[in-house]
Amino acid sequence: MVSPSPFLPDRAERLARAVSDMRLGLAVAIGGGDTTWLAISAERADPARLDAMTETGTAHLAVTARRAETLKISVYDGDMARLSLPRAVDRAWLGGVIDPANDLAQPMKGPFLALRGGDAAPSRAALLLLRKAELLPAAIVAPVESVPEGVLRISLSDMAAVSQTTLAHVVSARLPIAAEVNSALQIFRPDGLGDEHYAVVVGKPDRSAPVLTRLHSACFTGDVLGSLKCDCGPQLNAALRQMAQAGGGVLLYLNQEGRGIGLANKMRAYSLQDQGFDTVEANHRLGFDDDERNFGLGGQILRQMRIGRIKLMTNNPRKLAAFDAEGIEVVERVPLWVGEGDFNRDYLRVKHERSGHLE
Ligand SMILES: Nc1nc2c(ncn2[C@@H]2O[C@H](COP(=O)(O)OP(=O)(O)OP(=O)(O)O)[C@@H](O)[C@H]2O)c(=O)[nH]1
Ligand SMILES: [Zn+2]
Repeated sequence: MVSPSPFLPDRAERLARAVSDMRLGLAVAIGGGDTTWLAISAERADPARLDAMTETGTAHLAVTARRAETLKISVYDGDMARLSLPRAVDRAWLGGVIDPANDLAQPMKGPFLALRGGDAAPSRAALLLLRKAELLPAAIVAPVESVPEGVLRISLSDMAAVSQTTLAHVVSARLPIAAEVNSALQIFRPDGLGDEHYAVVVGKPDRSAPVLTRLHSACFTGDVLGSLKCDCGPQLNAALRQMAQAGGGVLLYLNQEGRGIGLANKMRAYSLQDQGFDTVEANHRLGFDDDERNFGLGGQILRQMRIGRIKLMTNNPRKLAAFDAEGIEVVERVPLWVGEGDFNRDYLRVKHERSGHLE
């Protein structure tokens, strides 16, 4: 018997490749049902690839239900909608459908013909790949007789690996920081899809008692630039300071910028906020949910650090539930309200009123 080559990618590796191919604007072949489908990012598709996808007349555009609702398109597939695409689709038209930047200036985008029936699973898979690639969730999808040479093939069953990433500790080193000179930074790396995430160990937390912990999500604008539009920078600094004062703590820094939609999409959301939409509405118009983060990663990191009981600094009830689901006991919630100002007052109000953040 010939054993499979050790050089062939496994399911998690195929999935990570599929996401990076989609991010580049390359097509990915998705099989598993009766038919094989080609999928490509609508945002990244270059004119030649777009023409090749649409020339048979069988291509469709898959968008999320959030985007479809904004466009007033019938949703027959639950969390997504498929729109039939004309041959030689006009790129300006396509841009208007997938990107809400001009929704107010050009509210009429249709008419659209939404597809009913048939196999929606490959389109749903394509949208998930695009979310993970931090592109707009809009895919051009078409059935194919044969897969073009050089195009990566995945199967629908590979998609299960999206939620099966495990993180492994890579390195730990001392890192004196302003809040506490006796601190260290640890790096955790995924075995497949996803980014590296960090743990900042402030001081010497007493592991026999619940460890003061903060689960922070990357915010380039707030953490690095001192943006006044959110409260991330002040929360980050306050958490580190409070840990230092308490004698120790752990700040988990998850690289899930923009509540998991990536910095480019977050800036698209900011530009919609400049048009008057709030932070939640902006995400929805782009086709995303309110919050696309995976907080389970925080629990995974703590388990590896052998920390099982924590005092969690947060106002977000979803974080409490996520640690619970990972088997980490949250003994106490420590509220963290800092940094309110003129530019983020509405943002903080929306977090409280629409996203369920606690006092
Ligand atoms: N999509 C989007 N993300 C934003 C926006 N403003 C801040 N973020 C991101 O939101 C994340 C911070 O989340 P928040 O909702 O402020 O707070 P939280 O982490 O859920 O809750 P706390 O633990 O109570 O702070 C960071 O990843 C920011 O980059 C926005 O307007 N749109
Ligand atoms: Zn922020």
